[in-house]
Amino acid sequence: MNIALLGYGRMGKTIEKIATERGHSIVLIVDKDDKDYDVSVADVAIDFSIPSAAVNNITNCFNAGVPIISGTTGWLDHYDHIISLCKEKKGGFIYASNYSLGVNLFFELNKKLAKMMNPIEGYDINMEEIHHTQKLDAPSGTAITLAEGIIENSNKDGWLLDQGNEDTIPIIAKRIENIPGTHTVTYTSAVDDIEIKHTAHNRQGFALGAVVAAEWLSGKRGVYGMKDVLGL
Ligand SMILES: NC(=O)C1=CN([C@@H]2O[C@H](COP(=O)(O)OP(=O)(O)OC[C@H]3O[C@@H](n4cnc5c(N)ncnc54)[C@H](OP(=O)(O)O)[C@@H]3O)[C@@H](O)[C@H]2O)C=CC1
Ligand SMILES: O=C(O)C1=N[C@H](C(=O)O)C[C@H](O)C1
Repeated sequence: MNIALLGYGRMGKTIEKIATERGHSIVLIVDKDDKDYDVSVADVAIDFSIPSAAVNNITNCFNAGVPIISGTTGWLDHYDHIISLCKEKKGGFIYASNYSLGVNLFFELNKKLAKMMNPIEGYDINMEEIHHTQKLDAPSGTAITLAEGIIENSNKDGWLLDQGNEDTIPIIAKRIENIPGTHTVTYTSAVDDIEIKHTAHNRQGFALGAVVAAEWLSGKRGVYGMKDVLGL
């Protein structure tokens, strides 16, 4: 498979290594100053760039008829527009806030736990995400997906960064050097805590998941998620 990498930072470089090990070719690398690129040379594109570049990169792929795996976080205010555009252009698209298998299992566990906890009185919920100091967005995309999973399965109706109230989930975002990504959901009562936690040890799980998603999406049209890729 011929792959275009949109974004060649920490994730782009890790994906390059894993994709090459799996027998794929990187035919295009687009970084900060590459504006007029031709993505049609690729079978599939993988975008791990920056929040302000993601929408333009995704749009370029739809216009070129190249399916795209979107890993960049922090651009979701434009998500509905991108989904409409994908349908209009008959594109192929996957966005996941986190491509690692472990986190996608964690997403399912989080939803089940939220459903079980919802009728039980006396517990407050809170969430913490910790990432490296270079991260541009807060809260993390993964924390937002976790919050959405809880909202779907409880009477909470939103989330707030670094604060909360009875109706919302507080997400505390911490930035500590060299942390690839740690997410914790805690239910606290006067007598105990129930806590689920995912700790990424490095970026390889994210990168492998993105390459597996690209293999899966290549040649397809439509909007999918990691649940489709992993059969969860
Ligand atoms: N979904 C998932 O599983 C994961 C998602 N992420 C997300 O992926 C994104 C990238 O993370 P990471 O690799 O750590 O970040 P990096 O900052 O290391 O890499 C981003 C790269 O994109 C480049 N860039 C800037 N503008 C453009 C542009 N217009 N087109 C293409 N590339 C551009 C940057 O260049 P320069 O530095 O010169 O500005 C940089 O090289 C983040 O949004 C992060 O949250 C990260 C890990 C997992
Ligand atoms: O910026 C990162 O590094 C990460 N970003 C994603 C997010 O915002 O959830 C995924 C992972 O946690 C690493």
